[in-house]
Amino acid sequence: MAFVASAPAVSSRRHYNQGLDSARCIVRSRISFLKLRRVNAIALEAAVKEDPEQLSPLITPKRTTDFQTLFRRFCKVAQPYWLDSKEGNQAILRLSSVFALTLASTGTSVAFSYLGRSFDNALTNKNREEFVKHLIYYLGLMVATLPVYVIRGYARDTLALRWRAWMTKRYMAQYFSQRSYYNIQSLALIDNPDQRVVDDIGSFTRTALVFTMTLFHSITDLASFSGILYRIYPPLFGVLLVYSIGGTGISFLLGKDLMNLNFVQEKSEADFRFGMVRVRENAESIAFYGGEKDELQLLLERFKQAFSNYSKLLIASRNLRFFQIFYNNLIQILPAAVVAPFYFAGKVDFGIVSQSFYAFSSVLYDLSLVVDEFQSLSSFSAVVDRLGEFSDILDQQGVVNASELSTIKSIETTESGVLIEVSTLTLLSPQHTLTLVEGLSFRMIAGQNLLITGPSGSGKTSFLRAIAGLWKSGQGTIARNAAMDVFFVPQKPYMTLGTLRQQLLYPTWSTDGEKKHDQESKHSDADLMEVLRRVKLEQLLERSFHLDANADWSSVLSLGEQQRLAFARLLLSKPKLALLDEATSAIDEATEAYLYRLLLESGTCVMSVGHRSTLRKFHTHLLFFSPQISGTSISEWSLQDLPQRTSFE
Ligand SMILES: Nc1ncnc2c1ncn2[C@@H]1O[C@H](COP(=O)(O)OP(=O)(O)OP(=O)(O)O)[C@@H](O)[C@H]1O
Repeated sequence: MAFVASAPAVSSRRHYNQGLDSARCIVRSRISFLKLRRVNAIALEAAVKEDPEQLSPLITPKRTTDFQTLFRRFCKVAQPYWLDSKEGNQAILRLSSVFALTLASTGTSVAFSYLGRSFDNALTNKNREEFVKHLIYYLGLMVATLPVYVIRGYARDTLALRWRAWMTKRYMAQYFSQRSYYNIQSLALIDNPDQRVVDDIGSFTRTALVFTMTLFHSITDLASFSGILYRIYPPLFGVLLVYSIGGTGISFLLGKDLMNLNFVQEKSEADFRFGMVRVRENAESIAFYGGEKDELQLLLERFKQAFSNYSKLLIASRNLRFFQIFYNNLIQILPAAVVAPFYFAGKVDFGIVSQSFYAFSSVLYDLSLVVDEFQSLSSFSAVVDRLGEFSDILDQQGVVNASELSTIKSIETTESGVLIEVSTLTLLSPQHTLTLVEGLSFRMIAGQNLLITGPSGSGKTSFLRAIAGLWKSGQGTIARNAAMDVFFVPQKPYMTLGTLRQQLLYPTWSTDGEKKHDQESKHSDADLMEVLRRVKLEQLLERSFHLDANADWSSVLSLGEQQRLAFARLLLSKPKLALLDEATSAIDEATEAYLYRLLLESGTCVMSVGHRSTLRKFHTHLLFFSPQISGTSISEWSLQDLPQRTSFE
């Protein structure tokens, strides 16, 4: 069966004939894209109305997050480890032991308060015997309870580490599923996802546990010491409540800007770091351009953003600090001021004064957590916000696709011999601003090879993206053979971090490369060396590289060598269909012809994007995308047969 292109039913607009010896030239027809865009707009609007939060990050990334959203995000991020994970039960047991140790530390504090009272009384009564006895008790209790404090901290931090490991794995798995990493990048959904995984998760788990424990400690301290305070002098307890609630309220007022400032700080630090990483990755291009001054300026601008935001953060913290220091210093004299009249009246002894001070400051220390730790609380809420937003975006990947009425359908065909079948395909750019292909229909069967040409920017790579399932905006259907494996080779081959062996086996080395010493390994060392020889890269092994040599391959190899390495990958994986996007653009014509011959002889069919006319002889059909008509978003295409050749010479 020949390469078939079916003409859509609606009227044709413009005929594009290449004038080659084509069997036929099919012209695509026009359909109403205004209608299609309107359908998209209505779909998005409806989805936003139904659940504005679900889609909001796609439309306008907002920055001031209300408390309700923040709380929802906290629960969403924190909950799964404890309730849904396999190690959840064990984690809850560990958490219970940390709670138990915290209770023990509160008990220890109460014991210290009574010992301290007797100690002070012995001192003021000049009772040497009592003094020595209580000194020994004090030292004994200190040594005996030391492990409680140390082990509590250790148990809490190891639990935070386990939680972090679990969350990191989970977020990474989600990030790499449904190509979320690609959608997030190409649609610019959120900033710096890498920082959210690397830094934010660690800081979230650690801080969440520290705050939970401190809160618990505060409550138990409050319960234990308020009784003591109430017994000493009831108004002292009232003073304590008014003081701590008032202090918390004032610090909220003074520090309310801190949360937003912390959010922006996280983002600007991450942007600055990313800029530095890009310089490292593109060092050679920058050096060729001599772009040091521009790079420096750009990076300094990013640093300036981090710097100026941090300056604002320092000012906000300074203002808060005025209040915090005043507040904390007042704790030193407040209980004494309240109890002193009783002491002077001889109603209580000195030990009571010191115990009331100890109890008052213990409870206040915990209750004033919000005041003292407002800075850390606000950066914690920024972390919760960033992680929650990331989690929402990851969860939305499926929802957003499903909510688009005009999504290209990807289906599988089992029809024998059919590799790809494209039906009335209309392809839009992800933001729906461009119509790249309209009404394209054809089927490609085994033995056929398609060359896609056209001017720069006409949509050739985008069409391959649609075939690979990366871009889905538009209409129509792309059916791929269920039993067929497809291999995509971009113009700039991706060189993974790792050994030469891992380059050759990418993207399957994690399953194959690890088994290199195993009998089951699909590719022996001899196979790998042979394929290097076939793509004329045997000199790599001669240049003191061996298969397990590690190098920064994208800088060590020339672009042409990288493209040949990509062909070696192709030859090893032997797919039924290869999508080649200008995959030989940096290779001389003779080597290009040699590589195409190798590939076609291995039984792989190709769908290539390329500008060189020398490529025609390796293809049976030509799909031409013409330039967009200026002032419109309409593109043309034509499809024709190429002369059949019995040999490639
Ligand atoms: N992520 C994107 N979002 C919006 N538009 C995009 C995106 N990527 C590409 N485009 C636009 O889509 C159009 C087609 O791009 P494409 O890369 O498919 O062109 P091409 O024909 O392969 O060009 P070339 O021959 O230069 O590689 C271009 O106008 C491009 O600017």
